Amino acid sequence: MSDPAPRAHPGFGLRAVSVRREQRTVLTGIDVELTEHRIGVIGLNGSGKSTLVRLLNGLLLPTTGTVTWNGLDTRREAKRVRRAVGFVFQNPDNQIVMPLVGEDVAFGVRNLGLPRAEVPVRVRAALDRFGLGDLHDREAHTLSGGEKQLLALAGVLIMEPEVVVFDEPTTLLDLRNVRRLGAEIAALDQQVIMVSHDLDALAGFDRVLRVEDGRVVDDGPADAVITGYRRRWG
Ligand SMILES: Nc1ncnc2c1ncn2[C@@H]1O[C@H](COP(=O)(O)OP(=O)(O)OP(=O)(O)O)[C@@H](O)[C@H]1O
Repeated sequence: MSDPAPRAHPGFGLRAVSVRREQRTVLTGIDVELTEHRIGVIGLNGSGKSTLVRLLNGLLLPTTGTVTWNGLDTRREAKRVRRAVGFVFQNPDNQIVMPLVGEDVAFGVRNLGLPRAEVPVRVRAALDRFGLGDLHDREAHTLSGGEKQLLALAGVLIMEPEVVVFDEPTTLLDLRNVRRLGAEIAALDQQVIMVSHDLDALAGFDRVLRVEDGRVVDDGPADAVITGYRRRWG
């Protein structure tokens, strides 16, 4: 049997993008279309990976050039882009906003205009999905780092975004949860863009970009780009 047709998404367009922060150019000459189903971003510490993915939902605006999702400019259509593009931060403390676990996951969905009774049902399902069901009434700040990371992910996925951007989602996770997250990501219908130092986690991705000194220096199938990176720095 032949492979299923690769899934394409509306995707992102980055045109002539540069980012300057505090007088330094941290990204430059970025011209890419990102439409594949699962795209990884790799590179050394400080190369510009987080900066690149923060552009995708308008968390950060380019200093020059344009960033669009589905044709919507992140500068002019910030609200619509942010609603469509979920972002899972490297540090979950940046993302957890309510005192109790259940309240935190419910926070975003309360504003979606769902029938009132549906919110707790969705919250339970989102927590159960990541093995956090027993923690519903816990104070979020008492969770372990890994539990917080899964909570942050549950809080993003419950919003049913059209794209999920992950910035190093596995740094706090143990082996079992790395596997759990990998399986969740593999099963997502949404487009996934993921920054990771865990190169094994990106095997099987449709495309990988390698960033070095603020530029995309390699871009292609996961195997080839990861092999090139290992050769260069491994
Ligand atoms: N707000 C800021 N002000 C000044 N410099 C910044 C700012 N944010 C990022 N930088 C710099 O931009 C460069 C790229 O940072 P970025 O976080 O994108 O790297 P990264 O590839 O994600 O690194 P890591 O793998 O260590 O997470 C770094 O040199 C960083 O110090």
